[in-house]
Amino acid sequence: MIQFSKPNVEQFFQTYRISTFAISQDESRLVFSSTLNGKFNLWAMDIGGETGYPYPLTYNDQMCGFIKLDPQGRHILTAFDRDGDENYQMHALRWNGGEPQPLFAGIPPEEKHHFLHLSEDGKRIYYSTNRENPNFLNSRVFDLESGEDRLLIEGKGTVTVICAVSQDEKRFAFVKEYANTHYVSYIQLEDGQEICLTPSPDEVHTSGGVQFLDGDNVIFATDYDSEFAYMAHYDIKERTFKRLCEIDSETVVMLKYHKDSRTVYIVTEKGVQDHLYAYALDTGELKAIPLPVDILEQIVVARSGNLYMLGRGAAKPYNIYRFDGSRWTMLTQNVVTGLTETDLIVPEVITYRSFDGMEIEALLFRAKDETANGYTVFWPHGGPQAAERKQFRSMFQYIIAEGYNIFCPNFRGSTGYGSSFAKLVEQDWGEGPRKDCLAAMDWLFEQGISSRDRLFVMGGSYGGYMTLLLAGRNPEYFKAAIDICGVSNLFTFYHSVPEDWKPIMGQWLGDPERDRERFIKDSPITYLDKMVNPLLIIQGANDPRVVKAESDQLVEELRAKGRDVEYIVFDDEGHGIMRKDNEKIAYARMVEFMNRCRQAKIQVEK
Ligand SMILES: CC(=O)N[C@@H](C)C(=O)N[C@@H](C)C(=O)O
Repeated sequence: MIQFSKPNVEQFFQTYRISTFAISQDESRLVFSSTLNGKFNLWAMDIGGETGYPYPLTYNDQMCGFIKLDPQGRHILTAFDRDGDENYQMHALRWNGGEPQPLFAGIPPEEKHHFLHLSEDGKRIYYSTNRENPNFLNSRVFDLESGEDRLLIEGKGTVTVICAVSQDEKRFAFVKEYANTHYVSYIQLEDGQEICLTPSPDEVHTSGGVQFLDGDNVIFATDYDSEFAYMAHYDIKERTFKRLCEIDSETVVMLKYHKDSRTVYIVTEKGVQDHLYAYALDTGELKAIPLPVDILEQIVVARSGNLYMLGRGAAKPYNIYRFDGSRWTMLTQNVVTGLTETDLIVPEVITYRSFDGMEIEALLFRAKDETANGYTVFWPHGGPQAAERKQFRSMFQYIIAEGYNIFCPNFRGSTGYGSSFAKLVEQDWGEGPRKDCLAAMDWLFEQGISSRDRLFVMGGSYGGYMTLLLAGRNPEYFKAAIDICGVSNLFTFYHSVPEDWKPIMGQWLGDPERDRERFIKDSPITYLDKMVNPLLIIQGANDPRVVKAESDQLVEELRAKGRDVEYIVFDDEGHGIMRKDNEKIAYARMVEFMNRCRQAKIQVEK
């Protein structure tokens, strides 16, 4: 019997990301955006048989914002940004790929387009843009045949965008966004009249994901008068609102309507996992559909009724699947080369009590006995109104294979635990969530899983912010920290976010004048004197959300004080590390950094 050596770390990087996909009307062709050749490109697969072989459609190495296939198979509509700047701009591609052609001539690099809808005949594309309205956005329709580009809805007062279009294209649903936890959907009628879909636009709630059943009836997801979003129905003729389907302690995050069978596919989120249901509109029957993955990223319902899904699991990389009503077929074969699912680590879902008695859910990935080195990486997630869920991350599997446990708390402010819980981080970025992190660390110590000498903190974006804040305020809890594009200064962050985030900043973060004292207290840069642990900081040069200046200013100040700070900037990345060659560099540096810190004697005053 041949004995094979232990998995090589390279193996963990042989999986690829898939960000979005589309399926042709006859379901013979799948087009998806993936890092199959190391950088994001569009790929196609002919799936008329059971499976196909992926072939490239683009070679521009850029991430795309959406993919729509012309119903007559003439072209592909998509949008590309530039090296992570998130200014996605509309392009068309020949059916068989090649050089992408911009849909609009002579537009500046800072203009961005967000796909909203393609008409049934494929002739008109609806999109929102920052053109002429950087803060609140405008929704427009572009006629692909005549080249006419028409303004439909002008954003006023806050970001306002179309979210659904009726089949005859005479009525639009649009959403006004005030916060991540407060957005309200309306219908605009032929005469310009606007109707709110929920009983009162003045109550703080969310309503979105509108789907037209016909010209007079819509369904949508809302948490109006509820902790968890449910499916509601609005009858435009009768002007009546009705709760249609609620699932206990689960939040409806996606709805897809299949007209012929009058079925609504409902995706819900519950803590660290998603669920899928089929709801029969005529009988009200709700059937759970077992899933091959933990997390659903996208679903598409084909005319035939087949369901296509992009998903991933704790130990399953991104894959696209087809469901024919009875079984799932994995169309892409994205696996970790040479390993099976049992070689990978799935997390335990645990709960702990925080400082005020609040129950917090968390994921604990335990390194295998044969590789465990006794150290734990504490990972506060980004967002902050998001959650760490059972989502495959090659970075996690690599770090665990190197012997580290990983602990991920879904601190107050995380999504998936009700709307009140998600609101707890609003205008409190640094106190409640940080104390939840400290309570989690104490729990890890009490359980004997970790100790102050055997703990690292690492996070990206808000998670990077929390990492830096903990490094500044509670350095005695851990050995060293790794920050990936984290916010270091709430004042500069407030002013440097994308223009269309500015309308929600007050509710989300607060106001730098009104909340000056809190901004100072909650900014990591306030605590330079106490920030004595070794730090590794990683930043994308084109990050539009947490700009490079957030990392630059901190690195400069700490280096002036002679502190141990490693700094890596990727010139071709934005908010996060997407390219495989950069991932390999970054993750190898993280592990080297932690291994170095494990050897070093680090004295932090207790
Ligand atoms: C406005 C908003 O909630 N944006 C988030 C999606 C986001 O990008 N947050 C950053 C700070 C992050 O933590 O990733």
